[in-house]
Amino acid sequence: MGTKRKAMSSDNGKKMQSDNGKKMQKKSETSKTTKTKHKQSSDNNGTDNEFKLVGALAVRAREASLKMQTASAQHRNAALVRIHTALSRNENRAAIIEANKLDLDAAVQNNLSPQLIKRLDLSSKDKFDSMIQGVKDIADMPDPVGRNDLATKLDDDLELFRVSCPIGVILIIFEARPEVVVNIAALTIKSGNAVILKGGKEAQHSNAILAKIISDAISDDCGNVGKDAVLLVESRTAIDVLLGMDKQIDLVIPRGSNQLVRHVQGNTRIPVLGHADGICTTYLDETLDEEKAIRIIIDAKTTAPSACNSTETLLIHKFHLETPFFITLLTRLAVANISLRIDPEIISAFPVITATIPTVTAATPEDFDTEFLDTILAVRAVASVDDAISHINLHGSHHTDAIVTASQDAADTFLRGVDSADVFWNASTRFADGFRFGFGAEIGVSTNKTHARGPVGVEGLMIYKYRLHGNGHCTADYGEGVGRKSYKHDALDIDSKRFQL
Ligand SMILES: NC(=O)C1=CN([C@@H]2O[C@H](COP(=O)(O)OP(=O)(O)OC[C@H]3O[C@@H](n4cnc5c(N)ncnc54)[C@H](OP(=O)(O)O)[C@@H]3O)[C@@H](O)[C@H]2O)C=CC1
Ligand SMILES: N[C@@H](CCC(=O)OP(=O)(O)O)C(=O)O
Repeated sequence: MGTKRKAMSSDNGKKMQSDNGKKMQKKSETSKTTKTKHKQSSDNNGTDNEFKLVGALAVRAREASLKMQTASAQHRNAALVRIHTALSRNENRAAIIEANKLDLDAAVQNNLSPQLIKRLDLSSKDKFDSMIQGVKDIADMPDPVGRNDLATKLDDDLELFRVSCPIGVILIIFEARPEVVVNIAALTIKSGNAVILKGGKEAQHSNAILAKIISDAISDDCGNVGKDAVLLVESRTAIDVLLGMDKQIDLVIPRGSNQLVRHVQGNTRIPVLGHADGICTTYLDETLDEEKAIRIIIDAKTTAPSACNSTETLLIHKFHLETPFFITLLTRLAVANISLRIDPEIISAFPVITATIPTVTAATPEDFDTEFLDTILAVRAVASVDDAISHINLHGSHHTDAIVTASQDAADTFLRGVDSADVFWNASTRFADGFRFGFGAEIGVSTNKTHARGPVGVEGLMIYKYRLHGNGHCTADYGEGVGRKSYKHDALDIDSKRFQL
């Protein structure tokens, strides 16, 4: 790409010199992996310096997150409004588009695919406007912090509450999609978390300017929301260091390929919320509305072929193979520029397919385990909804899968049986998205089973704490075993907003 990549944006780098940061960094514990890597490169002053700077940056994020624990909703929303205003300013918009152009030019020079260039491109007014509108929408949402969802009277004057709170410092690694910087910054500020961002290298100029504008927009009138609430790193070396900082970072969210998620899981003691690949399937059941089915599969394959929620495999009930609908379906998909890779058994049983659509090729077994990230669709027939479920649970990636059927029973069986974060009935897999779910934006689509699954909005960035309010109560007063005094354990009315600031 020509431009030398740095560990973090220069603006962030300047602030790394804080003495406090250095002191705390000494105390921070690093994992074996990081120590080994550090030792290997100890003869390299540049790398050593990068290690120190990244370590100090994590400490700053921790300090910012501790302050944010007590930031009021008013101050968190004020920060979002200021960010929205800053991103809307003409001069900032121009600077972002200029930086984005550098990334786009490099992408063209490096022969990136049209899909990846589209992902990188911020120049469309609609895309830019919806990116900044998302910040305002999130500011307008109800406050997720301090919500009370359990209230029990253990005894007179002894009351227990479960209250939502931020997780702390979150490290998020994601693909070369610059608007994600803004989406994630908005969601993490709203939820009272500090975040360290690492976007794809192809978007480095766009990411750097967006992160700088966001951080600069946060000012003194944002109370306990500090500028270090949103920090950026730019290299994989920085990620290696941060994965060792389990004292400073509470959660890592790798959003990208399966290899990325596995790499992170294998190299850190920090809890990982994996947002991995999407080998998504759409299953066309025996009874269905044919036109709906065709529209859904074309939408699921062509609206954003490289997106994780795009359909990769089409399963079709074998009943359809001998009907005119099958050829109509395949023809419409081919006309929509979808390359069809069909199970060789179907091709040899129905030579009319290749006679009608010469571009069809025979699928290999691997095609049914592949995320094409392109306008390619693997097609296979199944004998029943149960067979479809078995295929998906074996070959899918537990992201998003859909059934198209007119049968409520078949839909219920599918929606219960498929072990994925999102299971849809008569709808495109592309609906798997935080914005479309009404979360304002998304961190990504979690393929983890704990603690958050599917599109992650602010709710997925919260944990809870138990608050116990007593009046000099001691456990000894209640005794142990036979004869102990029993607790009341009476449910109290839940006032969900009781602890909000
Ligand atoms: N579930 C979800 O929410 C989403 C999933 N995806 C999935 O992401 C994939 C496409 O994105 P793509 O950019 O190709 O994904 P990659 O996994 O190649 O890259 C994503 C990010 O991870 C970084 N990365 C990759 N490997 C490592 C490593 N070993 N150490 C440190 N950092 C690493 C990249 O850094 P670098 O820039 O240095 O390469 C980049 O920042 C698809 O599989 C898609 O389904 C995409 C969006 C959302
Ligand atoms: N969830 C969003 C974005 C999907 C996504 O992240 O796609 P990509 O970066 O192309 O893998 C959507 O449905 O548009």
